[in-house]
Amino acid sequence: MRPVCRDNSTQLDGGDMNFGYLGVARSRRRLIFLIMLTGSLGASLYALVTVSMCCSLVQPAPPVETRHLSRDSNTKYDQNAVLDHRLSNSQEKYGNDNLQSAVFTGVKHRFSAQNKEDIVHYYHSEDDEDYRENQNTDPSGRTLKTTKNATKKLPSAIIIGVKKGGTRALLEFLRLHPDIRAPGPETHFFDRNYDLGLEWYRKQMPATLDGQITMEKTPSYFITKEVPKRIYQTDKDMKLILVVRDPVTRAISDYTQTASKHTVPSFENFAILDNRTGVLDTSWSAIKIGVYAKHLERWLKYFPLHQICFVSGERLITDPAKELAKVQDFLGLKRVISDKHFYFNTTKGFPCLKKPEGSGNPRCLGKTKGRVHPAVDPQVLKRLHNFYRPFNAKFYQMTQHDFGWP
Ligand SMILES: Nc1ncnc2c1ncn2[C@@H]1O[C@H](COP(=O)(O)OS(=O)(=O)O)[C@@H](OP(=O)(O)O)[C@H]1O
Repeated sequence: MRPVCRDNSTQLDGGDMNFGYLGVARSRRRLIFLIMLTGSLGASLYALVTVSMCCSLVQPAPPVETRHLSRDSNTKYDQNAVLDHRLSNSQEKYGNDNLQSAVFTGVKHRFSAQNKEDIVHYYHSEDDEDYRENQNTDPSGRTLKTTKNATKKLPSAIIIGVKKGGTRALLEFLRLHPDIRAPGPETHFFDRNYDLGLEWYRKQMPATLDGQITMEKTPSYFITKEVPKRIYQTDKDMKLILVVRDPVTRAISDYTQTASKHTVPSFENFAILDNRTGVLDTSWSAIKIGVYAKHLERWLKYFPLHQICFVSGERLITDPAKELAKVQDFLGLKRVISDKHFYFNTTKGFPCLKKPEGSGNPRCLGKTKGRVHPAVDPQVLKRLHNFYRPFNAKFYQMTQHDFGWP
């Protein structure tokens, strides 16, 4: 039986939502019903939009990034603590404009598009400290020795993105599994280092025993045009894992990272092309990366949907064990990583790894993960949400999964 990556709670009815190339048959009756439904929905929507525009009834979406956290009281992991912390954290973050001006004393002149890209592309992926601190131990505290029978192998699974989605957290959590081995650094083989050849790539991997899975993570793969074909040509059976997060929060996270290294103009300055009209600069890479449906289309030309496991970046925070169960199933592994490995660290505001029995320390990701985001003008947030909404809807259809972003 083919291993699956499935989360039934938010599964969409594929029959109604699929695109043609996903190849799901539709019955005629269903089609007629759909047309009628779409018609009446469309009419209601039109009426609503008209009324909203005339009477300014549409309120800006509250700038709280965690409105869609699930509260599943059955899990041992304390999601209420997550929710409470992140809501109060959001109030702190978004309720205090002084915080923004204190941290982001940005240059006031407009940057050209070219400069903006230079600034945002300055960094590769800056999560080095999370593996540097732990180079000689895996997350469960075991010392990493090269065993006699272990050999370096090419990966059979890759976390392909998305940048700032939670890729480091996922990899560090997966490394708890005794049957998973992964290099700490991002190899960037399929985008920047392809010319170095497969032997170079293999050498970047840790040695594994038979039956162990080699994997790596390089979040820029997801958006790099050449990568799907290159991976396909290397191994058409490669298992792909994609962590996605509300594209608006993702863009702010991306910006926050840049702003932590440089004095830059405000997020709004980058995001808005024309202050008078409020038109978004959709050519800004921080915005472009979040158009997941477009990037995914390229991958689906080479890989069937069932070969890609979609992980919710939000759920990875609110219920890490559940997302990890899904990925372990997808990789065909026994479910070893569970609730008992995590605790919610209220200071950091994120799940961290518990102290393993015997040795090791409790461990949170480093300070480059889980940064405080700047307050963003609610009008700009609203524009961004509106911009992404149709792309998100398309992404939900393509993946047959509703991620619940506003
Ligand atoms: N457990 C845990 N601890 C800390 N941070 C966590 C965790 N789970 C998910 N996240 C979110 O991961 C975001 C960083 O994403 P990535 O690791 O993909 O970033 S990178 O592209 O590799 O730089 C990071 O984004 P920011 O909050 O903007 O810093 C976090 O929101």
